[in-house]
This record gives sequence, structure tokens and C-alpha cells, in this order.
Amino acid sequence: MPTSQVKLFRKMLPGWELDMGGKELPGVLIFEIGGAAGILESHVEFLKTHFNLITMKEFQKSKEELHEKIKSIFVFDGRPLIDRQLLESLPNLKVVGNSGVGVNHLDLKLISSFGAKITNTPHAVSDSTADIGMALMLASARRLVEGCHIAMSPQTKHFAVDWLGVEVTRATLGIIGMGSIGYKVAKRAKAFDMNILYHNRNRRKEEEERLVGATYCKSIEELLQQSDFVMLVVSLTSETYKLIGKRELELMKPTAILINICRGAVVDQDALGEALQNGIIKAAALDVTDPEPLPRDHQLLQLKNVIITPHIGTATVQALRMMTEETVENTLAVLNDLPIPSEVNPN
Ligand SMILES: O=C(O)C(=O)CO
Repeated sequence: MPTSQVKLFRKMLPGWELDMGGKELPGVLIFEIGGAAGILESHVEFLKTHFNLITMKEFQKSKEELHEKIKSIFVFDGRPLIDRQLLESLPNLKVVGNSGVGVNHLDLKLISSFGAKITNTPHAVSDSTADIGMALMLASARRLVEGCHIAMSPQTKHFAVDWLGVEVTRATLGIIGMGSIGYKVAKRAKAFDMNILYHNRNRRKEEEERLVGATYCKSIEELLQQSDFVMLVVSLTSETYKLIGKRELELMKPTAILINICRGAVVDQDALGEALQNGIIKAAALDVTDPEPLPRDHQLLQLKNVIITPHIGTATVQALRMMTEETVENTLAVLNDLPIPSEVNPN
């Protein structure tokens, strides 16, 4: 039997050359291969060197014998849905590996009550999601989408715009949430000579030093009042649900732009629509909404000062590859009793 080598993209756990020789590969339940919420076909060969992949279709047709082989579930784009019934049918489940950083679609307490660990992939997603944050900020500031429509419209005879954008250079960016994505946003914003404010539950002195300047705002209010751009990069929890509502929007500058790259429900979207129509803030750029997609008659879709992208924070070849690798790392760590690179605390 060949030795299966764990390829670590971060090379952070030394000595990870697990000898799988002679052992049966652990069963992993996946939603499907291919399709919108399926494992990418190009990742299957790599995954099969470590695991016995079982799709939901195979699982549903199978007998208990197969259920007993399943040690892990890989969740991609929220699927498969993990409910009590599924958990009860997997007596040897040890880990649920979520591809992506946000775990608001998982019932963490329920999963951990079945003795399974939960992992996510904060490292894999941070660059691509920070890039989308920068792309949305620049696109909104320079009115890229409106410009693109004018340049491509069959009605356009000559280029003349009756509006001006604003520059991000030397402007103040307020980042709400200084986790791995927030930090990467700040790093990029530094290259634009932006003045960086951030709010986080805990002050992140190490990140401040690494960035050579980022000012901690203990209160969100202070950050909202001072920022030209406000970027949301928090996890969705009961504490951050509708964190940005009417009151918070009214604290922002009338010239400010709101960028959301975390979860739609962090913003009160009705309040946002009103604020955008009434000049309370200038514009919004959203990679996430609640729900996704928004109903076609939603007020946010009618406004010229809004850009919406279809939750593409991690939609790159590189990010998906790294998410798969980070999930493999996490899963193998749990199954081999090694330190878990990215474990989610169910509390
Ligand atoms: O990693 C996640 O949870 C994302 O939604 C990235 O956009």
C-alpha cells in the first residue's frame, strides 16, 4: 500500500506524513460531485487519496454498514444540510469540515452534542475575500458599474458623464471585524495610503503593529462617524444580527459608502434602502444579502447607488483549492488526534 502524504499548503504542522498504508480510508459524506454546491471535479482525485467519498445520493440508497464508515461530513456552500436525523444515522461521525469561514448555516450545538468537532477554513478564504472587499470599495467609489453601462450601451454616442467619483487614496476606512479577512483588507488599504480605523470585540495590538498603524475604535459609533468607507467583516451571530440599522446608518457621513463582504443579515436591509434613497449615506456595495438572491422586486435592486455581486468572496480557483486543502488538513488532524488547525468553538 502506498504511503499517503498529507500535502499541507500552509506547512504548519511538522511531520505530517501519515501512513495510511493497510488502513481503510475514512468515509466522508459530501453533497455531490460537481454542480453548484458540489465538490469540484478537479479536487476529487486529491480528496480520494485521503478519503472514501460518499455522495448524499449513495448515502440515501445505502445500508447501515456504509453509515458506520462515515467519519466526516464536508460542507460546501451550506450543503449537505446537517440535521438531527442525519446526525443520528452516523454513529462514527468525528468531524464536520466546513469549506469557508462562516458557519452560521450550521447548528453548532447540535453537531457538538453528537460528539463531532467542527472546523472551518479562515486561512484559505482571507485573500480572495479581502480582494472582493477592495474591488467593491473601488468600484463603488469610482462608479465603475455605471461607467461600464455607459461605455457598453448601444445608445452611447460619445463619452460624457455628469457625475464624479471619489478617491479611496488617503480616505478613512473603518473595518468592523479584525479577523483574518479584516486584517488582509487593512493590509491592502495601506497600499492606498488609507487611514485605517477598526472595531473588534478585542483590541488586536499585534495586527496594529504589523500594519504599522491602524487605530482601534472601542465603540462602533466612533468608527461610523469618522469613516469615508465602512467595511463589514464580522461573523453572523446573535450579537451581529442587524448590527448596522437605522441608528448606525444615521451616524455615518452622508458621503460615506458601506461595503458588506460578510453576511447580509448583519445589515438591516430595509433601513439601508431608506438611507440610500434619502441621502443618509452615499452608496453601498454588497457581496452578500439576506436572502441570496434578493427577491427581484426588492428595493435595493432598484437603486442606482448600489452594487450587488452574487456572494463571490471565495469564487476563485485558488481559494477553492485552498479551502479543500484546509478542510483535508482539519479533518485528518481530528481523525489522527493531532492539533486541529482551524477548530470552531461551538459556544
Ligand atoms: O468563507 C465564507 O464563509 C464566505 O462566505 C466567503 O465569502
